[in-house]
Amino acid sequence: MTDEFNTEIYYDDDADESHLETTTVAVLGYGSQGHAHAQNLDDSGVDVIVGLREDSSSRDAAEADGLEVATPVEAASRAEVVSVLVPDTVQPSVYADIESELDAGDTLQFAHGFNIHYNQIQPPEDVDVTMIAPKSPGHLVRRNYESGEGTPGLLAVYQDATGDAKERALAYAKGIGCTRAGVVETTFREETETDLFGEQAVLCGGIAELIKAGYDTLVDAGYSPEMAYFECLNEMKLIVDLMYEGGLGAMWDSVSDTAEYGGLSRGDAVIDDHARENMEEVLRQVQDGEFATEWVAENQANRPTYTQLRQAEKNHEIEDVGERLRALFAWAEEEETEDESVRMQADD
Ligand SMILES: NC(=O)C1=CN([C@@H]2O[C@H](COP(=O)(O)OP(=O)(O)OC[C@H]3O[C@@H](n4cnc5c(N)ncnc54)[C@H](OP(=O)(O)O)[C@@H]3O)[C@@H](O)[C@H]2O)C=CC1
Ligand SMILES: CC[C@](O)(C(C)=O)C(=O)O
Ligand SMILES: [Mg+2]
Ligand SMILES: [Mg+2]
Repeated sequence: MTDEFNTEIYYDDDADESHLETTTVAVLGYGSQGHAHAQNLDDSGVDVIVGLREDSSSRDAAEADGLEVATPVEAASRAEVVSVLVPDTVQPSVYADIESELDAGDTLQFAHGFNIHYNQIQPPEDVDVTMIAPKSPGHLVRRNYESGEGTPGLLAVYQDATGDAKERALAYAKGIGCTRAGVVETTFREETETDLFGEQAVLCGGIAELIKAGYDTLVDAGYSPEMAYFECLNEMKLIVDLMYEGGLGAMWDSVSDTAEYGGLSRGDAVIDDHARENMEEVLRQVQDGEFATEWVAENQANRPTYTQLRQAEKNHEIEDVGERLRALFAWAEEEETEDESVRMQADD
């Protein structure tokens, strides 16, 4: 279906599950996305085999969830669709192991385009190369499927050797529940560059820095850490929930006129022209491959900078204050069970 934006959006009725009927799907990896794709496909009646290394710490979980587990090589050799859901940085080496198991007409399936777009994986010409990228953390892909909802996703076809690549990808999207919510067609390049930009400048990097800067400003001015935590971190969720439900408008409608005037008149003093120029620079590094080159080299060097940055983030005072405050409040207990899996993933 083409919507008013002229983008293709596909729903359940546009996807035909028979394209996976006589197909085995190998899901390589059983982490955030892997466990969700494997279980959702299995519940949708697709034949699934999970590919994990011999000593994998994920093996018990996959088997406990009732799934067959084999090595990545064996799983790929038995499957017609190989879904690569190990971390982006290990995909090239896992791919090197399974490449010889890909037969003509098989599908190599991704949830993010990094390794194809930046040429870290170069598949043979006779296989389909597709992407179904849920726009959500994997644990919500599973949770939304179980609750009967779906998770929006992106579809892209990089290589269509069979002429059937898109139909198979749509069947996969239906199997994991994405067509319930809607699947938008894009390209590997667009998905990769927007995803990297979004997580760096806005969703993960941008918001974490905004929260810490707000917290530090208040604490440095003599306000209590508890007040700073509630104001700058805890309430963020409630504000973002309103945006999620009804855009910025729903948020501005719900807050007081005082907050609305203050926010509208002062927000761009924080995210000013300089911050916007910095965002453009972040995007440039994504677009010209500078970030990708740096990230590949960082991994080859055993992640020295990543380890340092992670530690510094853990050491920020807001993490300690938050841990102690969350333990004291009733809402923490209620949300704990629901969010446990998400946090466990974040801790990995
Ligand atoms: N996280 C997310 O929500 C999102 C991720 N994506 C994309 O999905 C893909 C998967 O990401 P994500 O789910 O975060 O990955 P995870 O980090 O959660 O993957 C962990 C899984 O990969 C396995 N694994 C790790 N290293 C190796 C290795 N060297 N050899 C074999 N298996 C290994 C682990 O098994 P073991 O127990 O053996 O270590 C585990 O089962 C990526 O392309 C990512 O960009 C896309 C959208 C959102
Ligand atoms: C926002 C981070 C993400 O891009 C995602 C969950 O979509 C990721 O790579 O994990
Ligand atoms: Mg993303
Ligand atoms: Mg991402």
